Amino acid sequence: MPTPFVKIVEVGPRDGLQNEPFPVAVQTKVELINRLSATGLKSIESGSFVSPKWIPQMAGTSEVLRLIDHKHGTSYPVLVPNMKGLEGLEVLLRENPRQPVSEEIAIFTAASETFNKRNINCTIAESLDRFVPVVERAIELGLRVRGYVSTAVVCPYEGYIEPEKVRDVTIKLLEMGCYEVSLGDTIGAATPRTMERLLDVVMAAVPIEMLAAHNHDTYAMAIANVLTALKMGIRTVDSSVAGLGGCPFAPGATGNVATEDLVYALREEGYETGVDLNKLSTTGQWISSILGRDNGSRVGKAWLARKKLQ
Ligand SMILES: CC(C)(COP(=O)([O-])OP(=O)([O-])OC[C@H]1O[C@@H](n2cnc3c(N)ncnc32)[C@H](O)[C@@H]1OP(=O)([O-])[O-])[C@@H](O)C(=O)NCCC(=O)NCCSC(=O)C[C@@](C)(O)CC(=O)[O-]
Repeated sequence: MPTPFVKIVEVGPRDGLQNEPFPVAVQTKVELINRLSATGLKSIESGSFVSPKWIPQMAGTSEVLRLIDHKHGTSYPVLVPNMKGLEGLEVLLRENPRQPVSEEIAIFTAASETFNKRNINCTIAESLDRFVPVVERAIELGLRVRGYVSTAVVCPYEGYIEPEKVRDVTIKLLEMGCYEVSLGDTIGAATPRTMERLLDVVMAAVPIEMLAAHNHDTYAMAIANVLTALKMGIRTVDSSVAGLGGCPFAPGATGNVATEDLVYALREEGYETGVDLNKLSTTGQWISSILGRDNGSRVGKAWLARKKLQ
């Protein structure tokens, strides 16, 4: 039987860096993205066209997209919350139509009204209305559109979220034209049981190939949750190098499952990812030291320590 392939969507340069307390230089972001693409990762979320007043860390996304080495076969998605964000990306696309910029955008909403209001300052219904012209225009421009549903299991303000709410928002995003929806356990409070319940309900209405898992690791449950999702048929998983990140509107939440932890778990469990764990661990250690923070990947640290002995 062929080894099952899992696509990893690396979100470190976006989800990871959006929560750093100090500005991260454009050159550092560019180097991070280039290093990540050299590990074999094929989808690297590279920034956001959101309001710099709301998320100052993502200012400079245009510059980042201009400066990175666009590797053939690798996509560099960016978050876009509204038409103004898409117009920011369009400026770049027009600048030099022959130069690659980004092939994909991601729109994002939530299954919890309170979180959505804090995150993008509107109701869920308003956000979905707002996305319709964004998706239409993006598709006209030849961009693929991914959707996110945050607080898919627990909301920091409202508590446990019924999976039916997540299912309904997911269906709307797919009907609008998203090719895939990533289900965000924004505060990393899911467990294999709640993850399974979520997927049972959503998968009953949506083809599994159109879903991705986006698990934060706040309660150290992310690997267990991802493995549960994989057993249920999910084949696209989001992760963040060195476990960077969190969400500015989800107090206390830590970053996504670390990409190093994910790659190690997947290879030991018999999945193929195409990612070089040596290069990845070195990159995770490098960005952690640049940011002056502890490396959030236990696998990354263990892997580098083991390499020193060899
Ligand atoms: C959505 C808005 C813009 C609404 O913000 P708003 O204040 O309601 O928007 P507005 O239309 O009233 O505009 C206010 C100002 O923002 C400007 N503006 C308006 N739009 C843009 C734009 N696109 N780019 C740049 N500027 C923009 C606009 O021009 C205006 O400027 P002013 O006149 O005051 O100078 C705001 O709430 C926002 O930017 N939020 C950012 C949210 C965010 O990035 N959150 C983190 C990412 S989501 C996440 O991490 C979860 C995820 C995806 O990882 C999954 C998971 O883990 O669950």
